[in-house]
Amino acid sequence: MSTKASSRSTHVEAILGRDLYAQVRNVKLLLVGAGGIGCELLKNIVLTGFGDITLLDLDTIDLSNLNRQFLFRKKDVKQSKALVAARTAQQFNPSVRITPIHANIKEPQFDVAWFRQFHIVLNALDNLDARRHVNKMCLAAAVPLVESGTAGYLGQVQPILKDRTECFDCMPKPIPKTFPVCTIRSTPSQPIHCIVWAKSYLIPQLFGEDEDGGDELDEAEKQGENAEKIANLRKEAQAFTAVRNALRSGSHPKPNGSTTRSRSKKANPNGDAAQLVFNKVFEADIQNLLSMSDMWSNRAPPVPLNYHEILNDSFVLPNHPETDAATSNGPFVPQNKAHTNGHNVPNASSSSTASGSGGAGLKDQRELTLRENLELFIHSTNRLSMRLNSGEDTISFDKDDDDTLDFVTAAANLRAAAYGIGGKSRWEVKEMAGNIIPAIATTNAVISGAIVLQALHLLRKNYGGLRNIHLQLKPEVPLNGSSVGAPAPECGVCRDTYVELLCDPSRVTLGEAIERILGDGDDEGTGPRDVSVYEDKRILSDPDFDDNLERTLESLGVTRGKFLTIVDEDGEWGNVAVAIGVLPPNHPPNGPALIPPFPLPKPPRLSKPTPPPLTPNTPPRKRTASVMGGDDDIEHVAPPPKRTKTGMPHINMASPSKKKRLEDEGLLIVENPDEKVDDEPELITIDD
Ligand SMILES: Nc1ncnc2c1ncn2[C@@H]1O[C@H](COP(=O)(O)OP(=O)(O)OP(=O)(O)O)[C@@H](O)[C@H]1O
Ligand SMILES: [Zn+2]
Repeated sequence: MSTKASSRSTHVEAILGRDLYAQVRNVKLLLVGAGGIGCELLKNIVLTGFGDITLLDLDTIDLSNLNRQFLFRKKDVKQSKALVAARTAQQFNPSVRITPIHANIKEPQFDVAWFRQFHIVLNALDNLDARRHVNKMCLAAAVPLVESGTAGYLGQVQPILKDRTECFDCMPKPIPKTFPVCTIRSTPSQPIHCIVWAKSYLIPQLFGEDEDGGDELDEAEKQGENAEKIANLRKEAQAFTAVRNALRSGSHPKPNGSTTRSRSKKANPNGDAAQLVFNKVFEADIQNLLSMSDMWSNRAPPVPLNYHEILNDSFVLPNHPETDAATSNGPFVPQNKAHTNGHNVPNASSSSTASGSGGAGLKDQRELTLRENLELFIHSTNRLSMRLNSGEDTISFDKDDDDTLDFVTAAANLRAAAYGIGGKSRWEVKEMAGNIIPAIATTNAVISGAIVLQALHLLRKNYGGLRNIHLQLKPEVPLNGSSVGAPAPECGVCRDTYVELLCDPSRVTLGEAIERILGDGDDEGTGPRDVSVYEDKRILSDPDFDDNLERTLESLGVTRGKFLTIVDEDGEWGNVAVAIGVLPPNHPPNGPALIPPFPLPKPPRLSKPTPPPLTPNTPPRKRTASVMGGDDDIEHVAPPPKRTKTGMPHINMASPSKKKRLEDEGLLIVENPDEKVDDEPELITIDD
């Protein structure tokens, strides 16, 4: 060993002790994620001397990562995170082996057999879906996992060991905070409502996939839904189709109905298409809402905006008398600002550009006037229109896409003005629409240190030393370690009995697979019995539904890396989770199409046969504050009820496909503005 290498290891060996250090040198470790926590953690494990590290990340480096992901430099932007992180960290300790993989951990080649090669897995992810996936793979492969997450100043580390500790899914994660759709659609009362409207409703309507919902409406009409409501929805859909077409064709109908053809492929610089959109959503739609007078008996009515009057500074917001300069050039935001600041920014826009370069402070952090917002709306609509005309099929919101961010900023602020709500700067809109909680390098550093300590406990099998670590905003106990809980008896993930089925899914039927896994003996828990079979949340068969039993696994989408879950129909035996793997390389081509698990799975007898066990992936209890969800948390959804045909959509303010999309965005669908929601709807997660 060279002097340099020995001096590098002297201290760590002294700290860990010779035996543990030797063990660490021989460990094969998987690190999933090379972002904020991942970079910090990779540095730690390389310097601790972990001998063989596989680092996996699907992403490339973004400029915005550089402030905290210190293994990356500006020249690395757009390159693979895993590759660059491995290359940089390798220099810290050439004696460790780092294998970078640029891929999604959910890809089929990373099956249970692949996971089994590792002694320990460390998660440094940012989303619930990938975390749940790795949790399940580690349980199936019986590999210990250290899970972690940070959000601002908060952080969490959870060691997970099958049959000893609770798993990531033993407690469900908090559901993202939601708003009733009616609030978003017609009665916004806070800036965030307008931002969500612009981001999740207007952008998809104008720039997303065409979903005119015509078929759904026809069907609903046949089913006898309220004809007037349907006629209104149809009218609305047609109006949107007209503006969508204008944005796409480069041919922009004039508001009076005649059509102009733009000379080049460029969107019309006069903003005809932008004006059409504006007139629809900020004038006609609002006028339409005003005509429903009963909506406004208890709340202040909105004010339709006028395009030309705003542009020529003659527009007055009549419902905001407290700002006498409530014209287009006064701050359109009377509400909170008028009370807190008490002063206007006179004519801030008179010489400024649409991007708001005038005024005090950083340009992104300044609130725009009403006219500036309209100018920004026109410019950004034109830019987006131009992109559609140059071949982009659809455009969706991305906080790092300036065109969509400008559009959301302007549209949200215009809507806020119409409803007498305070506006937001582009900076604030980015934070709120991007659902950004600032990432703090120090939090990642503290959490990464704690991950290594938990990993060392797991390696030494010092299970008494395992702790769930919380970094919290309590000055007296900033870092708290609590004892780890036992697996939740009713957990739909870690209480399953895991086995592996090596097979060629194109040659094995579902029926054959189930038969071979249950076996024909009559041992406790084995043998033929009534079962339902799921793949994730899809039900594939049950005792009354055997249509799929003759189909191949491949035709059912049950392939490498996926799981079948076998649920005892009488609730007498625990679930069996079957990981699908490939046949070994030396398997003869004409050999059997499957190798059943050996020994056959023997799920535990359940103490109480009723109620039946939870269906797969349906964890039972509520987790309190957790930072491990990430920004795309999803609600746990139980498998669909057995073979019930999806009923006809109940016509609400949104068509079913839109409803689904809005629900995916974390919005709660309620029937009408006055409907009470059980859980008082709250804001989406914003750190402010
Ligand atoms: N399914 C997945 N497979 C592989 N890597 C994943 C998967 N899901 C997320 N990741 C990676 O996990 C890392 C999480 O890091 P982090 O939370 O710092 O996010 P980020 O994308 O780097 O930063 P930000 O979201 O703040 O811009 C990211 O690098 C991301 O690419
Ligand atoms: Zn569990």
